[in-house]
Amino acid sequence: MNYIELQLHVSPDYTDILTAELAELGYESFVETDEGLNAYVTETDFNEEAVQELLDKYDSQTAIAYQVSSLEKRNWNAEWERDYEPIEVASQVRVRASFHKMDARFRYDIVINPKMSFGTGHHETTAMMLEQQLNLDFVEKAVLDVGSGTGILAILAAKMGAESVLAFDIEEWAVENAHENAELNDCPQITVFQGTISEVDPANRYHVVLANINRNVLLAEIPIYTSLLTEKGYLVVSGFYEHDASDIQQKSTESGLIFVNHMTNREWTSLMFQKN
Ligand SMILES: C[S@@+](CC[C@H](N)C(=O)[O-])C[C@H]1O[C@@H](n2cnc3c(N)ncnc32)[C@H](O)[C@@H]1O
Repeated sequence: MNYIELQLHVSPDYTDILTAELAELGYESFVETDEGLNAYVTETDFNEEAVQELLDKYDSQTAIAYQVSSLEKRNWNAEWERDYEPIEVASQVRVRASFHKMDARFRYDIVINPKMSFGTGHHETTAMMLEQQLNLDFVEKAVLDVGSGTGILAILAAKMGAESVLAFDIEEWAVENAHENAELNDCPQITVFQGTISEVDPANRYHVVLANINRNVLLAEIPIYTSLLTEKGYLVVSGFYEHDASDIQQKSTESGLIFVNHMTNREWTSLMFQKN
């Protein structure tokens, strides 16, 4: 499948908000550049009018110029090798690519070759999810990873002792990448499929559900995640802004969950709940 590269020339103050807005329009990966932001979307999901509308929204606040180019299939590994630095979470987790050397000071070494999937730990939401996971007990637990991207959250759960992790994503390339990453990290307990929550057997029960997606999907699906949790099971969510946290919290409480923890990083938020 061919991709479109959208190059935005914009102040660094606006790259986060534009990343979130473009993710809502189906853009799959983002690279911050000296000029601003490059965003990538499949040709089928590209809609120049939607881009124009989005940029018009910010026009009165900042100057934004853009350029669109069509990319033939390219070597995403080479792209990432140029841009990808390892990241560290709470002095316990280090996420690196296979071309970085391992650092034995970290308890959990995660190797992610991201290609086109979201989830290298570089995004605040992923880093917060990983940090929330460090506060949970995964030993012999069953885990569900909704919107698994690279599979990074599933991999940490597996490395922390989970017995089984079911991960899924709507995007084929994400599923392929999560498969590869699960193998690369020697995590045979991870199963990945392409699809949505509706394909998860409602009779299944999970001790932990991880969902780093977005506000709208979470609001629609939190009742389903809750029904899939074991008694005292945990739901950890992210992918939304601080100003949406109250809506997410209200939906979770209505579904029978108890609030446990709140984390914020820049304007992004992650919440943890426990089933009653
Ligand atoms: C913000 S990324 C998170 C990826 C990874 N879990 C992480 O924490 O870095 C959200 C992922 O959810 C997927 N996604 C979006 N809507 C979805 C849905 N309704 N069901 C399953 N996956 C979805 C996207 O394709 C994307 O890979």
